[in-house]
Amino acid sequence: MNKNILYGPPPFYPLEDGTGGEQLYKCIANYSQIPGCIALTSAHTKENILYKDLLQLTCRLAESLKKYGITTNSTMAVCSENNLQYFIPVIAALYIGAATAAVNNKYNERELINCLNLSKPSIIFCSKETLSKVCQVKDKLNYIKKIIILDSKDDRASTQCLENFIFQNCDKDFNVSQFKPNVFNRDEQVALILNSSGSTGLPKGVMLTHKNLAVRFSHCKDPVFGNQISPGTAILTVIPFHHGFGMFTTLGYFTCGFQIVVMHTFEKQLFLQSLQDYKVESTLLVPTLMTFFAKSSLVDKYHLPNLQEIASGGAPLSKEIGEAVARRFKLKSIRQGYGLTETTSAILLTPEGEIVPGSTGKVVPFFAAKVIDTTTGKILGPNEVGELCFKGDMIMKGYCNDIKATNAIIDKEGWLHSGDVGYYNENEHFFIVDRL
Ligand SMILES: O=C(O)[C@H]1CSC(c2nc3ccc(N4CCCCCC4)cc3s2)=N1
Repeated sequence: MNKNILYGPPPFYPLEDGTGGEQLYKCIANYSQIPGCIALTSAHTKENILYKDLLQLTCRLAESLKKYGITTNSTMAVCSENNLQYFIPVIAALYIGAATAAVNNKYNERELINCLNLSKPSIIFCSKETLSKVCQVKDKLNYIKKIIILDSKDDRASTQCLENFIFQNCDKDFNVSQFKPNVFNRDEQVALILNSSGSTGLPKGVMLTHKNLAVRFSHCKDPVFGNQISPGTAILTVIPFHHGFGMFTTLGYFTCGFQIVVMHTFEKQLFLQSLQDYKVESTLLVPTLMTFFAKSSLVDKYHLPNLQEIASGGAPLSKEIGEAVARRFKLKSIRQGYGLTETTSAILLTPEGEIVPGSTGKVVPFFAAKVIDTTTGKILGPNEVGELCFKGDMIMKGYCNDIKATNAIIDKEGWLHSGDVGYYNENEHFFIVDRL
């Protein structure tokens, strides 16, 4: 055993059985029993969806999609800004075992076509905002059979809204207690397809499996690497759901029974007012927003006694900015995570109570990490700078229809070569210093 290969600690709870869909169904059904337990709140409209509603909506949509012909071999897509309905098709597809491509809602028509051609979805869930762009694209792509609008109360532009699709396809006497998620091989079944620019060129379709999802759920519930499970805890997020950081933190929050306060665009006053009004305990930011808060005196106008954690991810965070934001919010420190779309979610995370300024954290359970010399391939030791490589059960299944690109980033032994340069110190805390 090479001592310069670092292994994450054992998980706090053993990895749960079942598909990602089965695990989500169990959690949502459980929290739906708690009267008034809120799953999602829009920071913009103040509207809520309770776990009870989320259970009904996701099961009825899954039932409707099965009646419509969606199976474990199907692929769907969501192209929408963050909203209350975003995860209804994502979760329904996970119950069925159909793959969902999460498409950047800011893409223009050409980028949309490039990205959809990777996964070739038969149904696209859009929003009122993306409807016209998605309809234009539908006319050019023969594999798209149906568009469904997530956030409209009625049909528009000869496109059906979610409620009417469910009403039309779900049996009138359908009862949630009859519903059961499908069973399939979680190691192979693709759950989500996300876009990654990878190291070069056009975006690629990253295929992530139900097994990848199950490991992420384990990290979310881990008191050391995730959050304590207490239903009703309020989280505020403005991270795009179509990106790995937003997708897999939010799916994890559902398994913890959290109240997820959702923003689709960052507005500083609304963000701070929401932290205060919903007594938010943890919030996610990306480094660019951290920089804004480091400099903004606006924060001092708000009283935030419940805020225990600000978590940063999606890109490296400088030590100075992290410390400035922690001071501004009167927190001990900022929690950081590092991941790639190709690793589902964070594979380095700040362990609870083990904060090292400037470090992006330690290796998570179910993972191994090594730092290699990019010319010789030699495995390096502590405080030696090289390329970070990772191996573990959240590594993607591969890029859609691109074996060549897959083999270029994952070697024959299953190590993913991140393309990021960094080192770990004598206490196994990692530091990112550059991009190759
Ligand atoms: O940089 C990227 O491409 C994306 C791919 S997925 C990803 C991250 N996912 C996560 C998921 C969680 C976190 N946390 C940071 C702080 C510790 C508590 C858990 C949240 C940080 C990150 S960074 N970064």
